[in-house]
Amino acid sequence: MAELRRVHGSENTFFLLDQTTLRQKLDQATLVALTQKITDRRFGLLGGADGMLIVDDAPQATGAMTVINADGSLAKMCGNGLRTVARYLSEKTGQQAFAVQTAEAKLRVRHVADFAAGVPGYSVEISPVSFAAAALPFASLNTQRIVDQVLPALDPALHFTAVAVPNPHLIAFVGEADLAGEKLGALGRRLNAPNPYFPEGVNVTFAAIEGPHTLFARTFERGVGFTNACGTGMAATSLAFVLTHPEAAALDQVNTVYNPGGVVKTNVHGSGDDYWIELIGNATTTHLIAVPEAALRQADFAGAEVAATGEAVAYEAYVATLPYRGLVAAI
Ligand SMILES: N[C@H](CCC[C@H](N)C(=O)O)C(=O)O
Repeated sequence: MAELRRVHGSENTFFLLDQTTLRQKLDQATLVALTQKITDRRFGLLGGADGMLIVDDAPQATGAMTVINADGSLAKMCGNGLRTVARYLSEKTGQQAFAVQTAEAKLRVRHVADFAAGVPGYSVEISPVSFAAAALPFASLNTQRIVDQVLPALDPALHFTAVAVPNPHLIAFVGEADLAGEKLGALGRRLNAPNPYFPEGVNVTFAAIEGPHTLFARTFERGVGFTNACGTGMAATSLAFVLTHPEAAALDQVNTVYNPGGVVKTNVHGSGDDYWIELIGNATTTHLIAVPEAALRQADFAGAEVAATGEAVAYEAYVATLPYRGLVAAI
């Protein structure tokens, strides 16, 4: 039998599959087809998910993580997902602090204090960071770097920041009307369809500044659409916050970032364009799933054995205590 987990970070949900537990590993084409089917919000397993996290061996790290979005596109990084992979590998190996190999970097992860009873906490490194147009990529915007800049081709008034961490993010600080309104979805759909500005798509985050070191972030994700939270998006937004709002945020200070699915802490480190961000948040396992390996290969879950862990109840009890709940409805 093959075993999968349904996991989440701030209710950004994924199915996690450890290739090293299979008799025969799945090739990328099979993994992409499996992702598109298992995550489908109508016909997928357990109401679907935002993507898949594929764990495998790594020559110079405790493990490797590959990220596949719900639409089957590969992603360079996933901050919420990396926390759940860090927990999986920590429980598998007994290590509390180690490295995980991702598409472009070996990233440090560590087990930290629980956020609440039954809500495990993990901290992950978000890097490398680049503002270069070629890193996202973006084009046709008459600039090679976008920091706190109006882009009339995209919107007449918003000030945008674009940064790769290393997946691509476009960020704007907005009022609560735009945070919950239609503008984010319209811009997200436009920049993730064929367009001259972000040819490979981009994760778009609108954030409201709720106070010193405090944000509420909402993201339309490349390859997914709206999610309850985007870990790399909240990390990138925290960097933009420090760079563009020095009256409210600073390097090496803890930020609190609320989102429709819960909350994370971030801390921006570095200087002179050599930055990295700590992303600290929950790593929740909601279900354990067992399925014959042949059925897994066919993305056939009719005979799957599914067991709830009970952690969803603990998580919901925790987030019910948070401020800003309902500011933007969870998906
Ligand atoms: N949709 C993203 C990948 C998932 C990122 C997000 N779920 C996170 O937690 O960072 C992309 O294609 O770049």
